[in-house]
Amino acid sequence: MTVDISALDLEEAGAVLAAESARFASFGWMRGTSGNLSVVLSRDPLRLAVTASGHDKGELTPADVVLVDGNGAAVSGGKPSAEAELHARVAALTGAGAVVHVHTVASVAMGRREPGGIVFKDVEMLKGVGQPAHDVEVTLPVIANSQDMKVLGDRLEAARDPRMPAVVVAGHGLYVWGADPRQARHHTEVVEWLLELELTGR
Ligand SMILES: CSC[C@@H](O)[C@@H](O)C(=O)COP(=O)(O)O
Ligand SMILES: [Zn+2]
Repeated sequence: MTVDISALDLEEAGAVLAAESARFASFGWMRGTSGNLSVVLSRDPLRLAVTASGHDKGELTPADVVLVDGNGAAVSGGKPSAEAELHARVAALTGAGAVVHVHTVASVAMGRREPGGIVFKDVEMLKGVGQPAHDVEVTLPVIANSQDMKVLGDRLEAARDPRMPAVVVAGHGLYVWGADPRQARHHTEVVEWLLELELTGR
């Protein structure tokens, strides 16, 4: 189902994020309380619904969501994800309508093997991120981790490749974005598939 995100109120956004989150958690990509999700509710001013901090992301309810501004600061209620500022930065930078952050084993393992970036080529699945399946090299950037979201945002801005709607954060996980939660999920599944292929194929 395609969701018209421009029409979502905060609770509806919470329901969408809870459903997306349950799916990622079922894949084992949000173990413990790891990972976070957001959806853009307005552009001017920038407002996002972001998952609340510290929850089991497989058990979110529509209320476990916080409205944040362009700096990731709470506009109403609750404690937003510790990474809300980075979500807002990605949304502002890329024009994405939804951002996904998951802690996958493959992203951390491949970030260790290829700290300069992970190159994909000649794989049909590249079409899932809008790239040609053949002959073109597409790099998934790897950036160093930080607990400072401004620092992480600067690194993401410097490293990102417009052809790849994702970055690996070394020793941490994966950030992926898309026009809406559904496309962000598809991009996440495709990028994770590519990472798992590289990991198992060597
Ligand atoms: C296992 S805790 C991981 C956190 O430090 C963080 O990286 C994370 O992904 C979840 O933080 P949260 O504040 O719940 O959105
Ligand atoms: Zn994280």
